[in-house]
Amino acid sequence: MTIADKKQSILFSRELIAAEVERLGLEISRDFADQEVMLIGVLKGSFIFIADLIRAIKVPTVVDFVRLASYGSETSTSGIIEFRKGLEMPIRGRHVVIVEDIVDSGYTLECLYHKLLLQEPLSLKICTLIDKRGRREVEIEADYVGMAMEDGFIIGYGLDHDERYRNLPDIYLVHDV
Ligand SMILES: O=P(O)(O)OC[C@H]1O[C@H](OP(=O)(O)OP(=O)(O)O)[C@H](O)[C@@H]1O
Ligand code: HPA
Ligand SMILES: [Mg+2]
Repeated sequence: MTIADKKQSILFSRELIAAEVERLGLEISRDFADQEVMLIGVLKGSFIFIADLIRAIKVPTVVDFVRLASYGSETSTSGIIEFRKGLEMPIRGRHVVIVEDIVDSGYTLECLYHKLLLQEPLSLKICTLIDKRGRREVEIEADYVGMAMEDGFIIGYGLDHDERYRNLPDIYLVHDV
């Protein structure tokens, strides 16, 4: 049996996702009124979310990406964060918002947050579509959160299992992986 056979229940529908992304865009636009924001997308998982989020933001926005990986084909973190691609733009003196698809153990964000702080942004916030609260292993909180969940592995809307299922328009809870 593959993970596709276990793709049983929609946890977050495309309609709910769209509504939450719109809300997050408005919150960010309100907090940074009359200022320019720099979004930093954490690849690969955030690529669909950030594409929708950036269009829901009404203030001037620039975007850059980093690529971090720690899950591989597993459903829990390896605890080893691989930096595979760095920023192309300087962040010093900018209002920066890190954009994640999910905060799970928190290791990825903790690692990235402190690395970016050293580069002296004017402000540094975190926006995540999903906050998997029950699995946190380090203390890190997002400033902007779409949906919260406790536990379980999810796929779709950018979230993968072993690189597959990122293209699903809804987010599914995968049972018994
Ligand atoms: O809070 P954590 O336990 O660190 O988990 C969250 C991170 O894990 C996933 O990335 P992954 O390593 O799967 O790479 P991907 O984005 O390319 O899928 C996800 O996209 C987050 O970046
Ligand atoms: O539940 C998840 N699904 C996909 N990728 C992830 N990375 C951390 N948690 C998850
Ligand atoms: Mg992944």
